[in-house]
Amino acid sequence: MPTPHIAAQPGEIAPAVLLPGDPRRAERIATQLMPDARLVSEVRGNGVWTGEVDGKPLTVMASGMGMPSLGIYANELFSHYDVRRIVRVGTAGGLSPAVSVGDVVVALGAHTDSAMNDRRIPGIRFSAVASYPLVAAAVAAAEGLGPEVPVHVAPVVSRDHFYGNPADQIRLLADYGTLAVEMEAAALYAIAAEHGRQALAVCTISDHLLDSTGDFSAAEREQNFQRALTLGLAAAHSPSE
Ligand SMILES: O=P(O)(O)O[C@H]1O[C@H](CO)[C@@H](O)[C@H]1O
Ligand SMILES: O=c1cc[nH]c(=O)[nH]1
Repeated sequence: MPTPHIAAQPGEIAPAVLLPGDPRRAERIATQLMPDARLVSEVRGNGVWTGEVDGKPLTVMASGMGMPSLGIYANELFSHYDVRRIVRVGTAGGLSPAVSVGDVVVALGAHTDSAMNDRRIPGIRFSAVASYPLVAAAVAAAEGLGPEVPVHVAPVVSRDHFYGNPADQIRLLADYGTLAVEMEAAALYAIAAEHGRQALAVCTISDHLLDSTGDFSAAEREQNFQRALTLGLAAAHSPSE
């Protein structure tokens, strides 16, 4: 049965889902990877494409921006469509001198200023961490890209606000080894854990909080995802459960 936000029938969503934030990036990814993909939902104009890559089923759709939007889709994908793993192919802002625009960050864990994970386990500050088999698959794929492609494996921070990053907080996060800020990974990791499923976020650094001179344009945010996609697809289709 369809959900309030996804019109696909049971069986029309693959066990592996690529979930960028941007619906146009989702369409580009789906078209590039699966020219014969079927559009199985477009509730609220959010396209959902299912097809195959090298004989393996795959669904591509967008999460929208922020944890509440991602939370709706991730919950429905895991609980109604029995999705086994979700890989976010996102963008993020660099917050540390250790990353540059264009680099890729495999988000090992996600700090957050959101209250969404606070009430999950009373008395516990939840640790939002990626699924290790997916991290390992992404790292193996990164090794195949060669040393000239900067890929980092590190924590990110998932924030509720795009604007108004407090400078002191950003500096401390960088001091603690956090590389980038985005808006979805912490909720994705927690929802996957809740359902006993797998999740990973692989983000392209689209702008830098310490130096904006090389920031991507809106079009580049939509289009510059190839290396993150290579890693994300390898994770989504990695053999281990
Ligand atoms: O480019 P996407 O994947 O949407 O990710 C980032 O971009 C959006 C903000 O511009 C937020 O969703 C943030 O997480
Ligand atoms: O959340 C985000 C995403 C990309 N770039 C940012 O600065 N913040």
